[in-house]
Amino acid sequence: MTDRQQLLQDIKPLSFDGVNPDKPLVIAGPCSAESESQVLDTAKSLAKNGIKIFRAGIWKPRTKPGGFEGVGIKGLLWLQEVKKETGMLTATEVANHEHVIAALDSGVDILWIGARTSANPFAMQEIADALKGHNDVTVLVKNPVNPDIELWIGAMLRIYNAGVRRIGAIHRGFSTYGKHLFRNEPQWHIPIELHRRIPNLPILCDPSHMGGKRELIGPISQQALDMGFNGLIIESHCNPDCALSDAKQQVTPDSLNLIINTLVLRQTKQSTENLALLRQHIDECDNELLEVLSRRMAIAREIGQYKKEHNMQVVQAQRYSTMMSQRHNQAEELGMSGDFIETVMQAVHEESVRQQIRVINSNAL
Ligand SMILES: O=C(O)C(=O)C[C@]1(C(=O)O)C=C[C@@H](O)C=C1
Repeated sequence: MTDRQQLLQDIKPLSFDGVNPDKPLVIAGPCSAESESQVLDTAKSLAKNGIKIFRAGIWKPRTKPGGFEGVGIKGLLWLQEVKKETGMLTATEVANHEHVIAALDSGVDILWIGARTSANPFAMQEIADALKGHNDVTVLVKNPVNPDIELWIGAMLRIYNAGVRRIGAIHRGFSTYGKHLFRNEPQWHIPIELHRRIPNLPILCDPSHMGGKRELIGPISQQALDMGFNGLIIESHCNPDCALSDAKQQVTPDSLNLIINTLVLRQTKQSTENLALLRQHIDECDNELLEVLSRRMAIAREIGQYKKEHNMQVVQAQRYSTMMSQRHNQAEELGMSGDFIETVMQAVHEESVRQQIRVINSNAL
């Protein structure tokens, strides 16, 4: 039997007592548990707005040392308090054997595994071994930082092989080098492929980490729902601007409520859904276009610097004219109008010249 078939067989849906199975699952709470009052204030406001599952990071894997690395084990007592006072289910991130045991011992309902951990088969196996005999726990596995679907499936398979059947995937996007619109590139084709291979695997989207900024939470969540994701895990903090981690991507419980209430839930899986998928592909193409353009402008600025140092003119008529006729012909070969591409390239050239002039007029060497 292949790995895929095994995973296909008997993964259970993410159903929880008191949580409406007909609506997308929403898990919300702060990036990090910071203090008992921050945890409880946030949880109570979320519960008041109808959120049933509370998340909070206790152990925080940070990119560099020196950042806030979580409150550790004492945060688990605060999660117990959340359960007692609000009746919410609780979820936290685990990254090793010790975390799993401590979280399970203190009654955490859902464990999630972060992107850096799911990229590491040794860590995944350690977690899977710690989960043996705890078949009723729910485990959500974020995609690995790198866009490798086999690694993602492999991580879930280790959990499955430990006997856990309540497994879900979380799509949080993929790390990239440089500055981009998204903190983590969505690369939606990867969760789409995951769904194609394992149709009964619940997949949630994490718009907070994908977007990296509050404004993107709503649009990304809507896209995810339009694409048939089963739920969302969203960071919410009672005082986001003062958050000790990921402040820019957290929203207050009331803002979250507003976002959730404006999300449109699709009723049918018919032709409009197909359109949503195609629009998604258009969005992906546009994102790529923007990134390519931004790279082109960075090269133009380097040329600008060279021209400054060698006292050259910015506009090079000969090069411009050759480039335009080349692009015209290339466009025709690719089935587009040459005139259309000339219009586009005129605008691109204009911006390139503008950026070079800015470099030339700047005081930096
Ligand atoms: O090739 C150069 O010299 C550039 O500065 C690049 C570039 C371009 O954007 O393509 C910009 C200005 C010139 O008029 C010609 C071309």
